[in-house]
Amino acid sequence: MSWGYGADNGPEKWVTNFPIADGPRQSPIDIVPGEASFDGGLKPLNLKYDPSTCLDILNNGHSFQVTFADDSDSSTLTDGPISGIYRLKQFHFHWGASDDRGSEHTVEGTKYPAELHLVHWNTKYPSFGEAAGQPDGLAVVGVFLKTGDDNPSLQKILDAFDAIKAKGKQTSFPGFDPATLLPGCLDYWTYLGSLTTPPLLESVTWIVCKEPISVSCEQMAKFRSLLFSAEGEAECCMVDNYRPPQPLKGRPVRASFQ
Ligand SMILES: NS(=O)(=O)c1ccc(C(=O)NCc2cccc(O)c2)cc1
Ligand SMILES: [Zn+2]
Repeated sequence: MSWGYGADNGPEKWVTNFPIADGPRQSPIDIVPGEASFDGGLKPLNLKYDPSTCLDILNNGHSFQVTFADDSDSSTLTDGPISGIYRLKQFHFHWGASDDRGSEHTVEGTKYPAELHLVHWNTKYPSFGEAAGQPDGLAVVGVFLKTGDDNPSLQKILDAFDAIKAKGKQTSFPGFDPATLLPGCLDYWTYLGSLTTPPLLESVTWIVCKEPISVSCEQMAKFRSLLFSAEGEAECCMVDNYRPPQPLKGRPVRASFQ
């Protein structure tokens, strides 16, 4: 059985096939603002996204992801805590079965109902797959979702869900601008971590925004209408697809703001 989020194949079991699960720089973590150190040397995030690089939306059986053309520097992350140019590959979310949980990172134990991950790879390497194996290979921007007003940008994504309800379903999704998913304030915490799903590679510079974006309760319910299961299989709702916080193991967490 391959990895997932169930009792038999979930986060507590991943170490069996992926021993790095107990490694020194695993993600997510609980962020404790009072223990983060302000670093005046951290630059503002520079996110430049071209909606024409948006390709399709896919249910991969663990989450859904919106994938981008990454054969040029059209959609990039620069500055912030990183050096060089990182290209946007995809974004996806993690969420809970109810509004009291769902995010991967937590803030002083506070769980949000969902978390957005914008995944970028360092162009000093030839491809995402290569970069994913390097300590400075990836940079993921995390954004918390907090229940409140309806989010019109998110609604465009949710309106595509009927076409990707089951695992393996994919549909074209042109012209979406991921910048519309970013909060107004781009203050962030940053630390060195890993992919939060197998293969759990320790190649991610995490950049977690302090300010959440909004999502309505009805929109959260739509997230939970997706399925982990493929067509023809017993239906299993895609919920609680988050890894809990992992040991910090002495890592510094820096803040871009005071
Ligand atoms: N939740 S996360 O943002 O840490 C995350 C981002 C990307 C991936 C991912 O791309 N997994 C597939 C993969 C990993 C390494 C090399 C590959 O070629 C593919 C997994 C988790
Ligand atoms: Zn993720």
